[in-house]
Amino acid sequence: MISETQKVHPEELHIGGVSARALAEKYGTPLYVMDEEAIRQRMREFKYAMGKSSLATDVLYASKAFLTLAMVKIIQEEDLSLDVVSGGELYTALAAGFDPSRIYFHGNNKSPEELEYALASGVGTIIVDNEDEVERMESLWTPSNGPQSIILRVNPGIEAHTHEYISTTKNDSKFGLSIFQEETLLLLQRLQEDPRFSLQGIHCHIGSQIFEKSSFFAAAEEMLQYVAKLYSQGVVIRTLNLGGGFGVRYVEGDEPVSPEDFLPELLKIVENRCQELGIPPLKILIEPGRAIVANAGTTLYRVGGTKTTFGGKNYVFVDGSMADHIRTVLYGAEYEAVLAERMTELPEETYTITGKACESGDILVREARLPKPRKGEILAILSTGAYHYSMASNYNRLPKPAVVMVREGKSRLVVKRETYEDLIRQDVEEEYEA
Ligand SMILES: Cc1ncc(COP(=O)(O)O)c(C=O)c1O
Ligand SMILES: N[C@@H](CCCC[NH3+])C(=O)O
Repeated sequence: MISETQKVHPEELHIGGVSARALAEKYGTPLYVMDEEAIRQRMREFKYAMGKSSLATDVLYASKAFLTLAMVKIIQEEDLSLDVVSGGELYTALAAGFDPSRIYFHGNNKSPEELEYALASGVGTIIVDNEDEVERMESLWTPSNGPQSIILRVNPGIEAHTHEYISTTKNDSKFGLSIFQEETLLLLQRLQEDPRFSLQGIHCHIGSQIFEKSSFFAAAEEMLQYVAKLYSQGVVIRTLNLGGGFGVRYVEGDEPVSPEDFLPELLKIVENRCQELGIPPLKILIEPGRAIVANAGTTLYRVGGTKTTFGGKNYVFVDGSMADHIRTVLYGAEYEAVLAERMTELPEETYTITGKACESGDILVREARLPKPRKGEILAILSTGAYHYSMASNYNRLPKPAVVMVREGKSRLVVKRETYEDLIRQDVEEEYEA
């Protein structure tokens, strides 16, 4: 989103009306900057697009993309539900006062402690992954929990085009149970008959950063046919959760689907197919994560210097690393970078942006076209709002950056920068004990 301030000062990067330079000076670098208005805008787009259908719908924000206490408050204010995948995400949501009945608890190997925590907290829906998990829940359930709403995660065997590590419904995926296995039907029948549970429906998530509408349509079609089959076997499905995975634009050439156009089309297909297959209208859930926050985020770094190798490769060194920006190393992801105070200067060279981590593979941006970076100036990597802060590590004992939100020309700190003391806070010096 290009703000008005950006239009007035095109040479200087502004985020939410605040200059990158002012943010770097106030909070230091590396710094994750989240544009609150952009996050809210995306949430509204998704809700509006889903609300156009005559089917009942809900949008669940996938916390794994980016979650802090401040973010939870935004989700609550924008009236979205929440998908959590661990005790830690659940704790964060509850600590911020999120309504537990609107939480969906995911995960392929929830521990007994996590399940107990979810049951005791009144989590609205548990998305069950497998039979072991059902057994764990059976043993933990107490009458005071009441019938626990559940959804079973299934795998419709769709091979969506994305990176192998973020594709989730190939036939050998670790997530969910295949709709092509008899055991899945038997488990659903068992869950439906068990008074401790209230079986709501089934879930699938075909992967992340997906651009083709056809992959989502194919998944919906498989799932609807499966719902029809389940009905014929006496299993009543009321809710169909189609997951997240909506791609975003990181670099030129990325062409994501727009929720406003795509979701009503998807829902119309679902509605028509329900009629054709003789299925009562379903409640449809989606779980966008990346599509809500990716483009709202920018990471600010300071340039330490440049180096041209004997082999002729140009590096620019920044004060962050793969520890705060892992997606390039992990998935070969691509990003755009700019020199925050020289936005309008023409690029001179191609640079590899690298950081401080003691790894040759410590690459943040493989090929960035930039004017020659100067020591001490601010370099910004764009569209880092999803899976950056949430996947950050302390490799090389690097403290994690602070996170700030910006809105209407103002900024607020939402996560403090880690200190060296934070790095040793959990270390203990115990003697060996027998
Ligand atoms: C079950 C589930 N739902 C939702 C998401 C969110 O995906 P995305 O951030 O691509 O929308 C994921 C992550 O891939 C997921 O595993
Ligand atoms: N962490 C991944 C996406 C999440 C996959 C979770 N199922 C990414 O950065 O793209």
